[in-house]
This record gives sequence, C-alpha cells and structure tokens, in this order.
Amino acid sequence: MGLLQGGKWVDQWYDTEKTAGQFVREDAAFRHWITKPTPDNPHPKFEPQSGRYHLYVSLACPWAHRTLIFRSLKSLQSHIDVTVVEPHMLANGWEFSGPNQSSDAIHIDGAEPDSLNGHDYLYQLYQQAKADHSGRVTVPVLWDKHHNTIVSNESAEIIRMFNDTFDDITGNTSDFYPSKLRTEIDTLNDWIYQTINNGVYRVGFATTQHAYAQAFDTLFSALDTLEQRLRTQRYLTGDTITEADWRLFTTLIRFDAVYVGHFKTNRNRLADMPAIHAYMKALYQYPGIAETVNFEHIKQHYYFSHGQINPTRIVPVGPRLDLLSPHGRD
Ligand SMILES: N[C@@H](CCC(=O)N[C@@H](CS)C(=O)NCC(=O)O)C(=O)O
Repeated sequence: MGLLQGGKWVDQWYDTEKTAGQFVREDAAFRHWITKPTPDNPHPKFEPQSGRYHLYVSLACPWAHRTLIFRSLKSLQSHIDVTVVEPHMLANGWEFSGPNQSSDAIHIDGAEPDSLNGHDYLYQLYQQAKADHSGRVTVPVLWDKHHNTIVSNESAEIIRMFNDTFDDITGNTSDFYPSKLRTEIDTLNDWIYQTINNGVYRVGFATTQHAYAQAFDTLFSALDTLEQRLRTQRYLTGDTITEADWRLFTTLIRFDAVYVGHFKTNRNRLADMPAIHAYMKALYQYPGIAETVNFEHIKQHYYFSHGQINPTRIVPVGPRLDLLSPHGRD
C-alpha cells in the first residue's frame, strides 16, 4: 500500500506518528461534478450521458460499495460500466487482474483487468488523470471517457450525482436525498461518518492502546444510540429510506465478517443487537442490493492486505451469517 508523491508511486503504510496513534483519513482530491446543462451553463464540462462514465471499484471497500448500491438503485447499470480491482492491495496499491499482479497477490474471482485504459495498477489511472498527482490512490473512481480524466474519487459526492443527474436518461426518479429531509440526512451522515463509517477504521488502524480505546468507545456508544432509534423507527429518518441508510449499511454489512475480528471492534457482534441486525437484513434484502455484496472480496481484502494487523495473511473461514431469514420490519 502506498501513495503518489509528485506523480511517483511510494510504498508506505498510514503515518500515525504525528497524530498520537490515531488514524486520520485524507480528503479526496478529484471533486468535479456531473451537471445537467442549464441556460446559464449550456455546455457543462461533465454532462450526464449514457456510456460516457466508468466506475472503478473494489467490492471490498465500503466507500466504493455506496456507489455500486446507487448504480443499482438508480437503474444506471446499462449507462455506467464498472471495473472491479483485485482485493489484495499490496506494494502497488490497488491492482487490476493480469500478468503484472504482485507475485504475492492471488487472483480472486470477480476481479478484472482494466479493459478500458489497460493499466496494471490503479495509481497509473491517477497518473493518467494528473501526471504530477500527490496523494492516496483510492477507490471508488468515477472516470470520464470523453476527457480521459477522473471526475471524482469521493463516494459521498458520486452517490449524490447518481441520485438525480441521470434521471432523464434512466427514467428512474426515486430520490434518496429528498429536499425536506436534507438537513436531517446531512446531520446523520456527519455523525455516522465520524463514529461508525470511519469509526471502525479509527479503531482498527489505531497504533496506540489509548487511541484504540477511545475510538472503540465512540463506535459502540454510537451503535447503542442507533439500536435505540431503530427499535421505534424503520429507517434512520423515519419511514423513508434515504442515502443515510445506504451509507450506514456498507459498514454494517462488513461488521461481523471483518471488523469484529480484524479491527478488534469486539464488544459485541451486530448479530447481538436485534434492531440494528434486523434493519441490516432488511437493507440487504432490498431489491438489487444483495448482488452488490461480495464477502469473498471483503474478507480477502482486509485480512490479506493489512500486513501490520494480520501478518500471517490467514483469511478466516467464518463467520456463518444469517442474512436471508425474515427481518420482521415490514
Ligand atoms: N473519501 C473516499 C475514501 C475512499 C477510501 O479511502 N477507499 C479505500 C478503500 S476502502 C482506499 O482506496 N484506500 C487506499 C489507501 O488509502 O491507500 C471516499 O469515500 O470515496
């Protein structure tokens, strides 16, 4: 794992020395927006067009997972194609399938070569977009085939674009960020990002006991609050399923399979929190969602890639998960 420095790839783990053992996530660097033409701007640089944009994702990554979920919820499958990277993220960072995969990486079914741009490694796509780029090389990436560049590598913004920008092309007008709930969704998103989405990483990537214990308490106190809330309401904002639910889901679905063991978020499993567990199952059983979840990629990525945490690279066989039984939340 590494990052680009002035356009050159450097193999380096996260630096937590300057932050007292705490993991701090870097902000995404490419932040353009796909926008519909308006009278003021009849020819935006990035217009919604079928077939023009391409998603690079890892099936392991919770942030990339959000974009796959929105691609499915918003009927974008035939308009935005996808390339899936290999789960093993080693000295070259994210890799595509092919003969130049790292010698210690194993090909996992479902990962693909980069048939669009012909790269071996994701960092080469970033170099193609910006030759002197500095920063981490992350998934997801939304690529524009027209300008041959990265539109965005920020999942929170990609799902907002998917939510409404392509509606005229797909005819799918379902709205997961309705105007009347926006303030509440934004507040929930901020809190859930800090405490849960990024919270599990803050627990797992902490390098001091103190930083770990602090992040652990923050995470479980947020989960306790959610457990209470979901006892009395179906979704996070009430009866309507929104973006906030999908952003929470991608962390929940990885929790018992990976975070409890690998990131030591082990006060309890989600299976021990009845309301959250039933809510997670309901989201998993929502049309089009189960197909976006791949536990093989999820487990292979975390357990095999993070040598600092799991040097033997042994990927656990379990746990046996119960995701298809009735959730009882109708
Ligand atoms: N802000 C980004 C974060 C994406 C992110 O951190 N992705 C992880 C995988 S789960 C990654 O690619 N990490 C590689 C690295 O940090 O070097 C987003 O939400 O899109």
